[in-house]
Amino acid sequence: EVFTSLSDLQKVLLTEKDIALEIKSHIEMEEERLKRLKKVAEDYERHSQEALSDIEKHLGNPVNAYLLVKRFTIDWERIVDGLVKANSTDLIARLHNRGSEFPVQEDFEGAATALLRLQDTYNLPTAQIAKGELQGVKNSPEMTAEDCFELGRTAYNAGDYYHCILWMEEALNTLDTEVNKTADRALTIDYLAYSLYRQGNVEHARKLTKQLLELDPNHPRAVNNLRYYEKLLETADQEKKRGEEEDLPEIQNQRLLDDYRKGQEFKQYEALCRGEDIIPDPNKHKLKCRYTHNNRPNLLLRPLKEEEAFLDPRILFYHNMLSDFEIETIKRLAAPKLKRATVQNVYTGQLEPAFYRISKSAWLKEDEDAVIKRVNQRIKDVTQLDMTMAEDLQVANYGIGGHYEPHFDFARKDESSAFDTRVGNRIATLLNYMSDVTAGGATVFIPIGVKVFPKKGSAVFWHNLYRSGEGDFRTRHAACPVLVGQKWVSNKWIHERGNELVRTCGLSPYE
Ligand SMILES: O=C(O)CCC(=O)C(=O)O
Ligand SMILES: [Fe+2]
Repeated sequence: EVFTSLSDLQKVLLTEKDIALEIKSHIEMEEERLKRLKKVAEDYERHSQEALSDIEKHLGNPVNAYLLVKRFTIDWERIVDGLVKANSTDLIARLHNRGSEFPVQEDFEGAATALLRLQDTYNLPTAQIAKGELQGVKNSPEMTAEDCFELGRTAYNAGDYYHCILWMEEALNTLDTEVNKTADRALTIDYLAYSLYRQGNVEHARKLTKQLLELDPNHPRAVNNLRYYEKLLETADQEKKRGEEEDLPEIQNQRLLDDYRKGQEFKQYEALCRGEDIIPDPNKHKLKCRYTHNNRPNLLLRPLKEEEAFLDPRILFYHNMLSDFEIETIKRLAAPKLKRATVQNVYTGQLEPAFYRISKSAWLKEDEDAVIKRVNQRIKDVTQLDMTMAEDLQVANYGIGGHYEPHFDFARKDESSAFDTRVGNRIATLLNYMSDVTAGGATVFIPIGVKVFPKKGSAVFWHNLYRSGEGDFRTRHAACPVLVGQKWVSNKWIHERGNELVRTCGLSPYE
């Protein structure tokens, strides 16, 4: 699939350009053909006019008779085969050959779901998205009624009547303004009416179904549905009293959420992504910035700009971690290897793709390029941890609405995916931001209400475990959906083994 990373979607843009060229060259050929066909028609016309002006004289000439017959036999085949039949088989074949580069239905659904996710996370009004305005900036063309309709239909097919209502209403509004209508009003109303019913708005469903029957009196489903809605309304006593002409109650339309998403953590996650302050930091005034070289030779001439983002647990932000050249090299090495990111199933230990983690990632080994070696060394100097058991550098590129919902980087003890004792658990994480993100895409730590906004070349660092090796649940974090722009990160997961003497135990398990 391509929708999970913008890096792969970029290739689709190149395909699009090639296809435009193919189609244009085809049109040129076709125009040439039509020109010749027009000549044939004119020729026939001129000939018949001449002949009809004096039929007998004309046909009395055997050459004319011969030519007339030829026109309908030998010439005819040439005309029909060569000129009348549009020759699109070539084009069709060529376009089919490129089919492997095309996004597929799954990509469309992924992109549609991502757009709906962005709408929810960032509280975006439907009309604003349809106008191509995300966060007050107009960055895409306006959506047509059909674009809205297809988005609504994707939601409908997923049983998501909440978004279906929003987008079918938008499709109808847009249809009103369109000179060349791009969607079918009756079909749009059909979807909207049913979704309204599913969300508990029977009266609205009835009203719309009546409108649908006006447009299409023989609509089979509408006839049955209307009967069904009327019956429902008849049995509900209070509804009976309400005249149909009266104002209808306000439309009820609640987002359909599973139990986790109904809960507090998910609400806090979304609020943090929007940049809201959910928990005031009592130590904010104590946070410091400093230059540091950790007594490492490599850092002496290039001290780090270290900024405290949170004190306990300690979260550090480094302003100058990677150079543009290092970032470009890492991206170039990773691009051909990007694969849909997987997560470990806690029950089976299997790696599998998951809707709550949408990005593509790749692993880069140290010996692949001098830059990787250099970056790994810098991470070692910055974190002052032993890297013998650290994982390879992981590079991730987030696609449309790409995100990673709240999770821990460390393994819980009861997980079958827990790390081998030879490497130990993930003691710390260093996350490099390798692009600026125009809007969205923050890294947020939910229990402590910390939000870190990506800045190209910067990095964030934290310990996932207490000194005792116990998991620090306050480090639960997430990557917010990317609203506008690209998000590239690379991260290093550092493990316990080798760090026993570097980060020694404290007196209590929770320090
Ligand atoms: O991309 C981010 O901001 C965070 C990524 C992350 O948490 C992870 O990959 O484990
Ligand atoms: Fe993480």
